[in-house]
Amino acid sequence: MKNLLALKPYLLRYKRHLGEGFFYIILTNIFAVAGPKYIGQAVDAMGRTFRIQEVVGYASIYVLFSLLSGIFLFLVRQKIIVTSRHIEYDLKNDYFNHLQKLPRSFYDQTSTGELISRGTNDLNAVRDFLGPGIMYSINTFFRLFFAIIAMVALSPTLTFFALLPAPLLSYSVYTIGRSMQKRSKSIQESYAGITNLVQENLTGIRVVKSFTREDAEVERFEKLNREYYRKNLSLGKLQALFFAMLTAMTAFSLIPVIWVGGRAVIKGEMTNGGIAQFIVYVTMLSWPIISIGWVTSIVQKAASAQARLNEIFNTPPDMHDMENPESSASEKEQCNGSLVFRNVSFHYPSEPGTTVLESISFTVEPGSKIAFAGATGSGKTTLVSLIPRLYEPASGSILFNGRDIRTIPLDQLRKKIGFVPQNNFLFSDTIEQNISYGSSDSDPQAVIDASRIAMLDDDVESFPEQYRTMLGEKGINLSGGQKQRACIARAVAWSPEILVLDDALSAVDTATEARIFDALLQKLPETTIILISHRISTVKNCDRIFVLQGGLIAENGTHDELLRQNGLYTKLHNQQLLEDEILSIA
Ligand SMILES: Nc1ncnc2c1ncn2[C@@H]1O[C@H](COP(=O)(O)OP(=O)(O)OP(=O)(O)O)[C@@H](O)[C@H]1O
Repeated sequence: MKNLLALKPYLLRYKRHLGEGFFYIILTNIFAVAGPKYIGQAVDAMGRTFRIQEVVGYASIYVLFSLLSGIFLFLVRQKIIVTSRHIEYDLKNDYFNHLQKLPRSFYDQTSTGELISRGTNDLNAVRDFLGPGIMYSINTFFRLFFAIIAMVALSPTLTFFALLPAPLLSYSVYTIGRSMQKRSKSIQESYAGITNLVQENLTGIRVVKSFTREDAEVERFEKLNREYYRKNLSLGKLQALFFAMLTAMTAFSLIPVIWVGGRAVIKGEMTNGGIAQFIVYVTMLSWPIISIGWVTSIVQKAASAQARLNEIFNTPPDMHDMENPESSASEKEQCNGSLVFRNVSFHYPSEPGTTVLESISFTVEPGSKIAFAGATGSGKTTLVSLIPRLYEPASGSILFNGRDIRTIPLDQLRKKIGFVPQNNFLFSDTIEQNISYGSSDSDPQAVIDASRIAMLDDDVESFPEQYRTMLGEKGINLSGGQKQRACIARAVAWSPEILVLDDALSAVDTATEARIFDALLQKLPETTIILISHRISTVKNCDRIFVLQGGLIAENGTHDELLRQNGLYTKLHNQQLLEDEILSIA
């Protein structure tokens, strides 16, 4: 239950609306409970000499009170249910906002389907509590309060008999409600599984097709869908039983009232009108009594949904900036684009026992072009991911422009780094919008300039709509190489001080990759460029090349220096020369 306390700020934000809603709840109940008195008086009037005006008079008052009660009930819904929609809107925005701030390590460990399910199903359960949950619980309280006062005024004994089955009724609703809640939780889990499967399947549809796994995927989906269908049916059956049982129990609860009340009428202790009025109260109370159990299960469902949402909300956003930065005077020197790694070690948060980088130290001068080479899995991507603080080193420090990166506000740091990751992403938008994504102003000339630098301009100009060409999902209507160059253009348009290119042109042939990078190195003389590539022909013109092996810097130097060392780099170089020779013979 304490999980629901997280909703307090939202409720306080709308306290005026909620306060008005509560006031209307009191009014609707006063009129609802006052009405049946006139039914009683009309019945008594009919027992005397029948005078139509008298009966019509009572009936009119009853209709008027019912009308007023209805109008105030409408206002209650306007205030409370509408407020719950406002809070749902705020919560959804906050949820999405928070997801944007969560670190990479969080996404490494949480599936997309899970996050979608929490943002939809769980949020709906919380909304049910904020709207119907709050409204029915307060309404039940006042309905019981006013109706019981009116009933006791008529007959305390009859009130006792009328309320006798109430705890049983409430308890049954509560127990069945709990069971329904368990079933709907399991349905939600199935739903999250289906969402995940569909999302993964559609994202990887090309792999599915090329491995002709369509039938197997359909079978996997059918299995999950069957499970989901079976769980829904089982909930449906329970719901059907539940409502049939409620109707029967409400009818049964009238038996003691008619029995004891009828005897009181026969004895002359109560009038016909009195018992009629009483029966109306009992019928009127059946739903509020039932709703005690129902609201309890809504609250429980909301509490567990909110607990799942709190898990996300309580996950701290991206790394915090270090307070009281302590850098030496020389470190504070402003030199744009310089980068220093000092004894940096790292392991992924999900695998604390596996060291991925160990005691990495190097210095990159502003404007210089450096490269990381090395076998697959040697730690190249991991190393460059530490520069924009996608992950935090386990030990050691990284200095950018002479300052420890932990002391630079994250958004400022990332604004200075153009990052082109291995697995790139383009949005379903125009090429122009994709390239200017993230730049503060979308200057068409800047887009064209960036495309020229990334050698994309000729391709785009050959398209009928040029930079206005709409891209399909993830840039589906571009070739692999065009997509990669569009991503490089996007990073270049950002005018970064450091440009990090992680295997950013793997989709083009060796000669084209080398040509594009050589042009990049020349066209951006002031930008520090950090390049990762498996191809020696691409990295060979860099000022310094670092060769990684098992998370350590095994060798470093210029291309010629490394060849003279006759070590790992030379081995890679010879291997690639051999591959090229074989290819040329073939
Ligand atoms: N998100 C992750 N969680 C846990 N381990 C990871 C994660 N990403 C990478 N690793 C592991 O870290 C090691 C280094 O991976 P990394 O991607 O940095 O290598 P790489 O040199 O860039 O490889 P490649 O040339 O194939 O891109 C590998 O053993 C890999 O399995």
